[in-house]
Amino acid sequence: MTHPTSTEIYFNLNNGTRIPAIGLGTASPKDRYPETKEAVKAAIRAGYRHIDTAYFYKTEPYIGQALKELFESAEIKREELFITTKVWPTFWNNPSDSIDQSLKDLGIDYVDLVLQHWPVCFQKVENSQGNIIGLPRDKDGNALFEKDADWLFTYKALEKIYLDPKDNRVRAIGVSNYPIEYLERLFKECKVTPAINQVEVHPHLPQLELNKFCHDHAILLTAYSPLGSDGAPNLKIKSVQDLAKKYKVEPADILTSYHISKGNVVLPRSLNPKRIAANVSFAKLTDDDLSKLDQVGIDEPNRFIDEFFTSEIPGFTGTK
Ligand SMILES: NC(=O)C1=CN([C@@H]2O[C@H](COP(=O)(O)OP(=O)(O)OC[C@H]3O[C@@H](n4cnc5c(N)ncnc54)[C@H](O)[C@@H]3O)[C@@H](O)[C@H]2O)C=CC1
Ligand SMILES: O=C1O[C@H](CO)[C@@H](O)[C@@H]1O
Repeated sequence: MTHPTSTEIYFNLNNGTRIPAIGLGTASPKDRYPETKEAVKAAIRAGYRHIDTAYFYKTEPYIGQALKELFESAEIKREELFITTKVWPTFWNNPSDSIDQSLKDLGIDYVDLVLQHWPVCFQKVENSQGNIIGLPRDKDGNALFEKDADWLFTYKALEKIYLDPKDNRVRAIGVSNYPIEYLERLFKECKVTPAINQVEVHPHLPQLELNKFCHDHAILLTAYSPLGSDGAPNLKIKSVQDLAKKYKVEPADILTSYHISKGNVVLPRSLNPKRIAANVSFAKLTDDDLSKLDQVGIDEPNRFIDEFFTSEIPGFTGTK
């Protein structure tokens, strides 16, 4: 059974730009940040043209080193790549500074997409070295939110940057971890429809209502943690394994094809060059295949990423 690779599939964003269906996730474990450089090079060489990163991951300097080498050796041109970064809630009221830091670390002068990473606002607290603490907590370990701050302020600020004809730093803007309720408020108060809503989606969390809402409003979903995050627990799902046998691909390819077959973007993470290269077989799943995978989450819902600061966001509990 022949399959195109998922690296050959692109989708159209609502602003007329195109996004590669599969991107490399770069939220590397903190003790392995430097390995992200070779992972990005392996991904580009395996045909990936989309890198998903964020100020918060602290891997952007290593991605920047990889890009510098690939550009200098003419293995790839900047315009052939789609690079996404995200603004962390410590920069809720000045995303411009976050974008500048990411561009500096990545060594590029624009990003194809910038997302508001989480719809929350953190206080800006520095550690003894004068660095901003990414996850500020009070003495009881609770998240230090900025009192009376508005989570939509960040998106409104991104909108200003995007609409400014003199500012060429971002080609598209979007959100992440927005539930339907938050998108509904955004539509009432903002002019630019987000190009993307990046959220956790996989068979244990099919997000069917959010997926329909987003597609009905010309927003593409980007699926994060498609494999179930650390340790890839979703590989063990029986219907994933059955479909892998049916289509003669790996279970990881079923987990990525699940999204691409729905017209959504997907971001598998790996630091292993062999796995990175292997994660790109595509199987066009039928509606019946997709329903079987959706049923896993209807029967056994499980959200793997539910940080201590998320309990105020509808759909999250802040317990994982
Ligand atoms: N916007 C947001 O709030 C979030 C965005 N993300 C983005 O999504 C990306 C992917 O999500 P993650 O949670 O990082 O993890 P993931 O769901 O991609 O799983 C990564 C795990 O799968 C393993 N793996 C990868 N390929 C494999 C294979 N072929 N066989 C066996 N194991 C394999 C990796 O070693 C790693 O342990 C992130 O790196 C990041 O870029 C992730 C979490 C939150
Ligand atoms: O993007 C992100 O990745 C981590 C978990 O991997 C999460 O806190 C953040 O949203």
